[in-house]
Formats: sequence, structure tokens, C-alpha cells
Amino acid sequence: MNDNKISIKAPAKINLSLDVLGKREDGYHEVKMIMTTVDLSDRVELTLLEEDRITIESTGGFVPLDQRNLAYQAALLLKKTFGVKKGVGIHIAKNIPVAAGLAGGSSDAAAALKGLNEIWKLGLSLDELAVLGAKIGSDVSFCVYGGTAIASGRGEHIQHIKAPPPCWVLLAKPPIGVSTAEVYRRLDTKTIDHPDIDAMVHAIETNNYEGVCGQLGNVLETVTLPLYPEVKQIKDQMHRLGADGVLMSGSGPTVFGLFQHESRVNRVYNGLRGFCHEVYAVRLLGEGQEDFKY
Ligand SMILES: C[C@@](CO)(OP(=O)(O)O)[C@H](O)COP(=O)(O)OP(=O)(O)OC[C@H]1O[C@@H](n2ccc(N)nc2=O)[C@H](O)[C@@H]1O
Ligand SMILES: Nc1ncnc2c1ncn2[C@@H]1O[C@H](COP(=O)(O)OP(=O)(O)O)[C@@H](O)[C@H]1O
Repeated sequence: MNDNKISIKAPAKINLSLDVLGKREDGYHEVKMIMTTVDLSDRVELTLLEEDRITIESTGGFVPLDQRNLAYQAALLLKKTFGVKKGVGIHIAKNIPVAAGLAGGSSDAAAALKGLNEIWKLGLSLDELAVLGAKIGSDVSFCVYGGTAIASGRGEHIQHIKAPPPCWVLLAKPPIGVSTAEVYRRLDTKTIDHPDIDAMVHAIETNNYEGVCGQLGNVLETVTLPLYPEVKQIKDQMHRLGADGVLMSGSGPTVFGLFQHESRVNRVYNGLRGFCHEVYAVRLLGEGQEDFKY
């Protein structure tokens, strides 16, 4: 590695279980979720600049290239908090669909925190970076660690758990972007059926793949599915084609299916391609990234 340049892997997440316990005084919602990383990643390249400025560029469309970019915000936060006078050039090779419920922006921010910690020689621990990450967005703390975890609070309290049984994940994203804020705003917390998070944790801890598939649940589906019927159609189609378990990730609109057998994931991938333009067949990453550099 060149000391002036670093390349960090920024993987997407899915929510195997997502429950909302109520609305908080600060406007956020109290959540309990099981999150895990999948092998669909952006690559965040950081180049040390001697002058005091932040530049940002990205290969993907739909990504803001200014202060609204979450990786830019990560750099600004570290600069302000630690009085850093050097700068950085941020380049994001974008592979994760944007506004998809896969935390692409949060993962880019987490990658920027980890990479800048190195090139600006800040000496911060992952725990310290995760606390800083929560100031950028609720999902950033989880993304700092990756792996598999129970996230609570507004998403920033992270309890690591074992990786789920290894499997294939088929991600299908219809051509719509969903606003996370709007989905939370429309959620009726009084009438939802809560998923059994403890049962999901037990299934994961006991390596029970059928149990994991049987316990998938996401209360935000009660908002996004009626708003966007195409999401429900993709869910139904994945079930019909033979996924072992199917759920919407986060606030959507991406739907994921779980598969144990490669032959079946390939068949369903081909079946969905005619129906949905953006489909990805990936593996669960499961474990945290000890080595997150590219
Ligand atoms: C739904 C989830 C599930 O993992 O993911 P995505 O669908 O965004 O990937 C997260 O809770 C999203 O986290 P993130 O996208 O970081 O949200 P933030 O930027 O912090 O917040 C965006 C907006 O969502 C609402 N919000 C977010 C988190 C939370 N616990 N309660 C909320 O009410 C707030 O209105 C907030 O202004
Ligand atoms: N680096 C980034 N990559 C993607 N989106 C970003 C980024 N920085 C800011 N955003 C903004 O964050 C919002 C949410 O994007 P994203 O993190 O991809 O989705 P989600 O919150 O659904 O998981 C989008 O509206 C996008 O404009």
C-alpha cells in the first residue's frame, strides 16, 4: 500500500429482520433489526491531498457529488472533530444501487471513515469510528463493522452475532427509489405484527438455515408494498420461482431471496431477468471484515 492512497471495500447490507418498537421524541423510530453484509460492494478510493480540501467523484449516476454525499460528510466530520488540515480526493466506484434499502451510501461513509483514519493517521478504533458514524446516519455504525449484528436504538447500537448459515442471496431492485424518511413517516406502529427477533437470532446461532428462512420479517413492508405494487410482484415472483425465503430489505424497494443451491439461484436469476432489470446473485459475507482493504 502507498501511504497516500487507500482503497476500501464498502459492502451492501440486508435486513433479515426489521422491527419498529415505536416513535421517539427526537422524530426517529426505535428499531430492532438483524443486519448482515452481502458480497455486492462499492469501492471507495481515497487519495491524500496536502491542501485543505475534499473532492468527490463517482462512477455511478444518481449519487450526489457534493456535501450531500455521505462519504464527503464522513471526511468533513473527521476534519472538524480532529482539526485535520490535510485534504482528500474521494473516488467511489459505485456498484450498489442507490436508494434501494441496501445502505450503499452508509457503507461508503463507513469506508471513508476507515480509510481516512489510516491516511490521516488518526489512530481511532472501530468502536470510535462507529460512534462517529452514527452522526452521519443510523446505518453507518453497522457498516463500520460489517458482519452480522443486532442493531437497536435508531440503528446505532450494535451487538455482534454469529454469521448466518452460508447461502446465496438474490437481490432484485425495481426501477424506483424509495425515501426512507417517507416510509418511516407513513408507518402505523400500533397495528403492525412484530417479527420474532429472538427466534431469528436462535436460528442463526444454531446454524438452522430453514429457521432463518422461516423467521424473515420486516414491518416496513406494510408501508412500501401497498405504495409500490411492483415490489410485491417481485416478492411473489421470487416465491413462485422457488426461493427458500423472500423479504424486502430495509425501506425497500430491493427484494432479496435466500437459496442454498447454486443451480436454483441461477434458474431464478434467469427467470427474474425478464421481469426486473436489476438483479444480482451474491453470497452472504456473514463475518465482519477483518481485512476491509481492497
Ligand atoms: C430502514 C433502514 C434499515 O436498515 O435502512 P435503509 O432502507 O435506509 O437502507 C434504516 O433504518 C435507515 O437508516 P438510514 O438510511 O441510515 O437513515 P437516516 O439517514 O439516519 O434517517 C433517514 C430518515 O429516516 C427516518 N428514520 C431513520 C432511522 C430510524 N431508526 N428512524 C427513523 O425514523 C428519519 O425520518 C430520518 O430522517
Ligand atoms: N455515497 C452515496 N451513495 C449513494 N447514495 C448516496 C451517497 N451519498 C448520499 N447519498 C444519498 O443517500 C440517499 C440514500 O441512498 P442509499 O444509501 O443508497 O440508500 P438506502 O438508504 O435506501 O440504503 C440517496 O437519496 C442518495 O442521494
